[in-house]
Amino acid sequence: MKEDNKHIILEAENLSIGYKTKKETIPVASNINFKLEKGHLIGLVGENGIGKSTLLRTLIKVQTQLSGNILLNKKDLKDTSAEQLAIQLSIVLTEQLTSKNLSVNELVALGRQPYTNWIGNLNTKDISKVNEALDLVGVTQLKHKKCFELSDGQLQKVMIARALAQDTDIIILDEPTTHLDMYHKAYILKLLQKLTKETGKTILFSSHEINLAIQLCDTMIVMTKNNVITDQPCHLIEKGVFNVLFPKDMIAFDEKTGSFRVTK
Ligand SMILES: Nc1ncnc2c1ncn2[C@@H]1O[C@H](COP(=O)(O)OP(=O)(O)OP(=O)(O)O)[C@@H](O)[C@H]1O
Repeated sequence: MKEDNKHIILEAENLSIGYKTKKETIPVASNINFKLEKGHLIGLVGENGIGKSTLLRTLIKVQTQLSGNILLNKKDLKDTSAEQLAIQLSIVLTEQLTSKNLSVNELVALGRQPYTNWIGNLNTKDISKVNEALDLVGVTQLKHKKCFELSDGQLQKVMIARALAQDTDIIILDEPTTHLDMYHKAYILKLLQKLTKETGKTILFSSHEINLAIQLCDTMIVMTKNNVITDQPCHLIEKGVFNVLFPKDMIAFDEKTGSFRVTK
C-alpha cells in the first residue's frame, strides 16, 4: 500500500528515550523511527534491559522523551491531554492488580471511565461495550467471579477485555504473556491477533516470545544495542536482524524455520 493511503495511528520521529536526573541524562535508545498502522499487531522485542518498557512508558506519556516527536493520530503527544489520551490509547500492564476484590464485570466496566460521569454510572452503550469486550475475549462466563479467583491466564484475558471496553484506537501491553505457560502464551498472542483483525484496533505489545511474535505479528520493532528496526517479520529475517540479537553461545536463529534454537 502506498504510504499516503495507510492509516497511521502512532508515529515516532527521531525519538530518543531515557532518564534525566538533576545531574545527568541517561540515554537508553535513540534514532527511533516508526509508523504503526491501523489494524496491525506489533511486537516489540529485544534482550533484557534494552529499553522496551522505557519505550512503552514514553509512548503512553508516563515519562517524557529526551528528544524527538511522538504523534498519536497525527497529533503531537505533548499537546494531547490526559482526557484525549484515555479515549485514544489504553494500557495493559503486568504489575499486580490492587483491585482484585472487584468482580470481572466491575473491572472490565472500569474501562468505560473516560466516558462515564464522575460516579461511574454506566449507560446502555457502556453496558453493551462491556458485554461486547467480555464476549470478544471469551470470558463472559467469568463475569460474576471475583478477580482473586482467576488464574493468571484468565486475569490476563480480563485485563485485555478492560482495555477493549475502553474502545481506543490503540492498545499497548507490556509483556502480556509473563507468568503464562506455553499454551497460554500462544493463546493470548493469537487472541491479540484475532482482535486486530476483528476490531481494526492497533495492538502493540512487548514480549520475550520472539518465536511467537515472528509468526503472528504484522510488524515488529526490534531493539538492539546499535539501533531500533521496524519492519515485517519476513523482512527482518531477510535482513538478518535476529541473527545478531543475542550472543550465539546459547541460542541461534534458524532462518529456515524462522525461530530460535538452543545451540548444540
Ligand atoms: N527509573 C529509572 N532510572 C534510570 N534508569 C532506568 C530506570 N528504569 C530503567 N532504567 C534503565 O533503563 C534501561 C532499560 O530498561 P527497561 O526496563 O526499559 O528494559 P526492558 O527492555 O524493558 O527490560 P526487560 O526485558 O528486562 O523488562 C536499563 O538499563 C535500566 O537499568
